Amino acid sequence: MNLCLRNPVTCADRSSSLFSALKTSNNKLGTSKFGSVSSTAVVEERTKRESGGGESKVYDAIVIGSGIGGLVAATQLAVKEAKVLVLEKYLIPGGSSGYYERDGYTFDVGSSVMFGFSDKGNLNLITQALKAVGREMEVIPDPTTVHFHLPSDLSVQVHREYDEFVNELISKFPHEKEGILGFYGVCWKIFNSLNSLELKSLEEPIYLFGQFFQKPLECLTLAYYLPQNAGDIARKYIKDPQLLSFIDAECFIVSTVNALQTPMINASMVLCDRHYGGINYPVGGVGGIAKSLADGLVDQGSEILYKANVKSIILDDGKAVGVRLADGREFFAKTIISNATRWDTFGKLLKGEKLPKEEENFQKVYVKAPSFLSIHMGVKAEVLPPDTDCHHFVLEDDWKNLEEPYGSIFLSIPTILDPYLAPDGRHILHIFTTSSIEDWEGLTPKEYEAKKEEVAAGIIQRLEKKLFPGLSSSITFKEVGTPRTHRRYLARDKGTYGPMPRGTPKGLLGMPFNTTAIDGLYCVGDSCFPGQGVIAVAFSGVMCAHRVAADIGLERKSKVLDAGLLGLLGWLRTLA
Ligand SMILES: NC(=O)c1ccc[n+]([C@@H]2O[C@H](COP(=O)([O-])OP(=O)(O)OC[C@H]3O[C@@H](n4cnc5c(N)ncnc54)[C@H](O)[C@@H]3O)[C@@H](O)[C@H]2O)c1
Ligand SMILES: CC(C)=CCC/C(C)=C/C=C/C(C)=C/C=C/C(C)=C/C=C/C=C(C)/C=C/C=C(C)/C=C/C=C(\C)CCC=C(C)C
Repeated sequence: MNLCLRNPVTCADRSSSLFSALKTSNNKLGTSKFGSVSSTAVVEERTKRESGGGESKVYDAIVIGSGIGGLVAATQLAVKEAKVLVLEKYLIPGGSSGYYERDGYTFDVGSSVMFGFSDKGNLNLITQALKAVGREMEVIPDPTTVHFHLPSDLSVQVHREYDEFVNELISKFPHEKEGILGFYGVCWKIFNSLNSLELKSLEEPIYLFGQFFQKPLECLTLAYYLPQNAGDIARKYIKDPQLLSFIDAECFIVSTVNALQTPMINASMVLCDRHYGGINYPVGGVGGIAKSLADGLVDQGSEILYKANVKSIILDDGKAVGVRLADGREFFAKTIISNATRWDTFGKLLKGEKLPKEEENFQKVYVKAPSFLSIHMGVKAEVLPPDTDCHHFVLEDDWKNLEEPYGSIFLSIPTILDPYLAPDGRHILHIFTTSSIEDWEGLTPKEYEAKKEEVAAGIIQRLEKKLFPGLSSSITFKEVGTPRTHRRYLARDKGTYGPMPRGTPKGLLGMPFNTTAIDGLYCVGDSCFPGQGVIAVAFSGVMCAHRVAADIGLERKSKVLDAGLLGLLGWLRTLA
């Protein structure tokens, strides 16, 4: 498919930088200072001591990890004039939103479906995060979010235009017209409420009460749906079991659990943003987002260090004051923000410390979501039929396999949108399926390699049968990653992609925000509210930066209201 015919703007001079800096930074967040913090002196003193008394930098915040969650928190703080240091274990930024290059192909590490990347509304958090540091990326609109290939030959394309999508769904389930409009109608009510708010920290009372005052109806709508799940709402409107299974698949692709376990707010966010702002793919690949944020961070006077593997968080009298790297270097700051998962943060970086009650509760309600087996392939272009969609979800015969390991297959072909990611005459296929680390442990290196080949061949054959005859013989490049690969390169315990409810959750009620039981330590990323997904972790970054900024005196804060709200939120979480 010729991209230039579909979208000539993306075919502009590709030799020039893909990412253009905006002339002026349009930062939505203020930069005024409202005071200072008492811990500054302690940290300055400690930093001087550690550096032998010489001149040394005192950071306002150290961010462990440069995933999108960490980078958004860092950049949002940097534009408020905070001095931030990001420490990344790997060679480039981005974590699971990073990229790698092989034989002329540019592969996205994680999935290529980007929400929150449009030019309208309040929920385009990726666009806003880039803009805050003076960056803008050219994007390619995706006409179809995903093409579902489901049991009983149910095929549904999620078109960018909402009406086109619901009409297609209604044509498959005409007897459920009212139910379809009813369920997706509630999603829109929630999405519109979300989209009307200025998004900042829900743990900061001055902001939160301000929003309740300005938008009472919208806030009450969100408060009402906060403890609810999509499957329960769907059942109020829909009776057809196959259609309910379709709603499960809709939720599964973004939460790796069925609709009954997917928070309604999260479901509404993704089921509507794909039609409101649409899914937009960044020219040059997903990796450009993290690169642009990292460049923007440095432009703001903050720093990022690569190959900086944080081994432990340093506590002083119970307060987080610094970090120690694997090579022995130490850095100190007023606040520490961990973009490692909560399991890694409390289980590894604070090893030896007693697990705080709040984290114990979190681990009771949430378990680690499975990791993925992922196959990055280059294929001969002619194997794809004309007008092939960019993203596919395949579940062949039995709905029961939806949540089973290797049961369903995700497939993205980003070269449908940006052909320059692959050599001429080639396409990229990124195939992934859920898989657990237990399946890949205890193998000799030879057994491990053989198993990778065998499992990958099985998945490729399934796609060959369902979608692309001749696929196996058209492969020009193939690299297989397992949960062990995700654990190794993303430093994620068991290679997990975030939390998954142990049972039926109370919507988002049990998800922890950014503050932790350790003074001065914050978490950001997919084990924080609202969970997995690039846009979700971007929101957690925005919330985290706002809360930290208030705590270090860069935003307004009220100690009394803080104590009240944090206590209330802690209590609400115990109800989940
Ligand atoms: N299309 C999509 O929706 C899509 C695509 C890709 C990724 N994602 C989402 O992104 C989410 C993850 O984002 P995130 O920001 O939470 O995390 P992340 O895993 O992407 O990034 C964490 C970063 O921290 C680094 N790190 C971890 N421990 C470290 C240590 N001790 N020292 C130094 N560095 C360390 C890792 O190397 C990594 O770069 C996932 O939930 C996934 O759903 C979504
Ligand atoms: C505080 C309290 C308590 C209360 C109050 C009330 C209120 C005000 C509330 C509010 C709230 C809010 C604001 C919220 C928010 C939320 C949000 C923003 C959310 C978001 C979310 C998102 C998400 C989840 C996303 C996700 C995504 C994902 C994961 C994606 C993925 C993708 C993929 C994987 C793709 C597929 C592929 C193929 C098919 C190939």
